[in-house]
Amino acid sequence: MPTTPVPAKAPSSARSLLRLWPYVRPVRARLLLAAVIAITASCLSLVIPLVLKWMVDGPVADRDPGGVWLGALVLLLLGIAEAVLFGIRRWLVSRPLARLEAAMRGDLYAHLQRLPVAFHDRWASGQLLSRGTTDLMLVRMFLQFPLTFLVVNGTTILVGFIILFAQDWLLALVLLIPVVPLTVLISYFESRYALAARRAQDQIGDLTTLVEESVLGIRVVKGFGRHRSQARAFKELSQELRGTELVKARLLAGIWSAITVIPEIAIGAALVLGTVQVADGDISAGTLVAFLSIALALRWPVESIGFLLAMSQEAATATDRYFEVLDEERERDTPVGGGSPERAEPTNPAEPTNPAEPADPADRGGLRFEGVSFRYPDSAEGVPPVLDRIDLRIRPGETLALVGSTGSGKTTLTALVPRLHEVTAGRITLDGEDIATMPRERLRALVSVAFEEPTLFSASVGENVLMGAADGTAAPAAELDRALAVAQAGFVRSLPDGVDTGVGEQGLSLSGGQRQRLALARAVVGRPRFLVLDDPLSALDVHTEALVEAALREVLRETTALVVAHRPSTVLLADRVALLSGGRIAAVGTHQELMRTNAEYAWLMSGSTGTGEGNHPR
Ligand SMILES: Nc1ncnc2c1ncn2[C@@H]1O[C@H](COP(=O)(O)OP(=O)(O)OP(=O)(O)O)[C@@H](O)[C@H]1O
Repeated sequence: MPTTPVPAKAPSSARSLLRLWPYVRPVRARLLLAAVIAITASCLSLVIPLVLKWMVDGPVADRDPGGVWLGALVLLLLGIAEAVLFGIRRWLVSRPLARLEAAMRGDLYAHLQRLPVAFHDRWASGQLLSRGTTDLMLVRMFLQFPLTFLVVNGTTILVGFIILFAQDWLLALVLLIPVVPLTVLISYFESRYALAARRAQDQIGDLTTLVEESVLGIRVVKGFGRHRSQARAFKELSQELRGTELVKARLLAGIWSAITVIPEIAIGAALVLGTVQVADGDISAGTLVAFLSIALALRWPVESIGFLLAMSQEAATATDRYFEVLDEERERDTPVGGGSPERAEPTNPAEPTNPAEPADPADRGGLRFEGVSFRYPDSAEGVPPVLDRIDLRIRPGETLALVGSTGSGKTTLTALVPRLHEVTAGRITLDGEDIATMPRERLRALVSVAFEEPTLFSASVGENVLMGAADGTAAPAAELDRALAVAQAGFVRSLPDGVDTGVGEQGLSLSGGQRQRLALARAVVGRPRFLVLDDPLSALDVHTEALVEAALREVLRETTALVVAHRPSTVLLADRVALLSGGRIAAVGTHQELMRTNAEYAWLMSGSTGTGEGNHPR
């Protein structure tokens, strides 16, 4: 089950929540005003007991009905004012906080687009989805409710106690005693709840990943009759999540009971003590009524602290999870030193920039790999690099086929050209310019790629293909037609809405060969100077393959291309062939030359049965 690295130690909740400040800043005035309004409304509720005191000691004791009606009217007005103020508070914060949530989600999405492929290899998509949905909702809810009410309730409790002390300091002291055990219990609760909240949110991410995989892989699930095992995996994860939610509920129930029971006991003790004081004539009956009313009015602010803290804790965890992604380093445009990480900078200005640099500038054209090595960032220590000191040159206008056994690193090599991964050592140049020093946008405008696994988006056929064209391409319709013709993708004309037909999620409504042809059309639509094709014809029948090859031959004439090939028919598109073996370029030549001189190549091209990996003659 894919999981995501969790930091060894969680930062404090307050520090986590403070990271929200840049987003809260623009709405701080509204939040502050809303808090002031809520505090006013909450304090109004504390005035009610004082009106009651006035009524008991005044009009009620004097049997004055007019005074009682007046008191009742004041109480009604206070109630209405409190309700209206709380309504205004909600109106003030709802809209800006929805905007804040949208802004955070927008930043997360933009950042995800700019994170390197290596990041996406490591992180499960469900973890990212849950961070962009559930976690951000928790953050918005925190800003909308607990943040304000922790301040409001804290202030209400403070003001309430000031009034209580003003009424009778001894009774007030009795009510203050529970603060000590409650503080200890709350701090214990907070630390335990933080761990459970983090676990639950990570488990939601894992569950999302599983659901996503099951839905996307529904054909495999059904084809192999894996419903039960998938359902079992789902059930196990659901049960884990349920267990964690129960732990949270138990913790919350515990703190809720303590926060409710302990102050109730104190109020009971104050009631007994107060009654004795009234009997002794130390305080008036009105004072005792007011005192107990205030104490009861403070019950909700005190009791609510438990779940306000729980919600804050969840928001702190959600904030941590959000920033864990945002803190990941984006793809760098130009690595430190202006080149690939291990390339030594010349110390002597008289020395050439690169000792391997050809003297004749004409020789610098095309696509060159110079001493390129690559190792996946997460590969184990001691494992040899996937690519080891690759030197290769594809001349301008030339097509080079890359052949090698399964797992030899062909896809990896092609991924280095558009900088989906950064070389570990060495450099790659396009017409003499190091790609590491090129702005990515320019690089990706120069280089077009079609991968072995064609990925399409939930958009129309036309939109999917034109993704490969530069923004503002003149006559996009004509370019689209040309690209579809090259890729032999005439089938789109017979789709219900032609090029405007939606292809569904990941293009799964199309056949594998149809998707591959659209991916190929996308690669050629922008008339790229450099074309990288990773076995682009693997899913086509021999007749369509022959047609695509014929059209592709025309395209390849105008571009410099690197084509991964598994079959002789694809190899024949190329001017020369390079054999990748053991992470190195073992041989370069024409197909015929290599067939004659290289046993491994001849074996790979012969289509002899074998598993491929490591099963070829050396
Ligand atoms: N993201 C990754 N992280 C770690 N290792 C990887 C990753 N992708 C590929 N590899 C490893 O790199 C090696 C080369 O893989 P690559 O996909 O480049 O081979 P290939 O020659 O294209 O294979 P095929 O012909 O089957 O497509 C393999 O051993 C593979 O397990």
